[in-house]
Amino acid sequence: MDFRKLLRQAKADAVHERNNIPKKVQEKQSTDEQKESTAKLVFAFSPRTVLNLEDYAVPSCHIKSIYYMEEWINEVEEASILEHVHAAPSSAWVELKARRLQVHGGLVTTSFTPSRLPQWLCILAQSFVDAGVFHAKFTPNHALINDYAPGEEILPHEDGPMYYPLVAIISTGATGRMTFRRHRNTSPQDAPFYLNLARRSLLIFTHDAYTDYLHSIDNVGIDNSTAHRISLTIRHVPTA
Ligand SMILES: O=C(O)CCC(=O)C(=O)O
Ligand SMILES: [Fe+2]
Repeated sequence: MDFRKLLRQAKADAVHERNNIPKKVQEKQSTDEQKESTAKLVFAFSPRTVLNLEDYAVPSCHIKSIYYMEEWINEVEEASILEHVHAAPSSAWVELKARRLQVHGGLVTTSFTPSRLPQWLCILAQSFVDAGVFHAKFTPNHALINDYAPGEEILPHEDGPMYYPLVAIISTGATGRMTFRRHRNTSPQDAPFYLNLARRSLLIFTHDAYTDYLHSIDNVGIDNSTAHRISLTIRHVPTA
């Protein structure tokens, strides 16, 4: 296996992935119409209390800045998230080659013009501050919702320097597999790290995992289920 070639390809795919989204997303900001579509729904979500992230470091993982929690949300909360995701009009979705996407909080390219998150995503954002995952100064102000049908994926990419380097991902609907592959300071021993993200789980990654690794999602529907995986990627984008 030509590892260098694989890495080069992964990097090219990552750039491709990043560059392709904004063009399609430009006309798809959370408009008032889209916000109204969820405003009338009740969001069933209980407040969170402070957690100790180190308790959730993945034991088998050599990357020290990845944390994973099963059942971060309960079944009622999962159903309520899915109800809000599906209440968005079809115009809120950007159709990509192997998934579809909603962008909330504003378009992130080489610049960022923030727009207010819908109320239910503000509640989720605040829950990460209450849990002590994000400092209040870096309250999440941005959310991507990815919808993967069975067999769909996100190619290896890094989230890049526009975001504060801390990512919270809530998984709903179905399991997917995340892979972390080192792409900076690579050594031959750097095997990819695979992590199945169960529905209702929370994944947090930061530090090295954010800066030195590409991440990707595949294996949605590998169990022959027809369910979609809907993930919420919640982050903070610094403003000026
Ligand atoms: O679906 C996921 O869990 C990952 C999404 C992701 O990497 C991203 O939105 O940047
Ligand atoms: Fe990502």
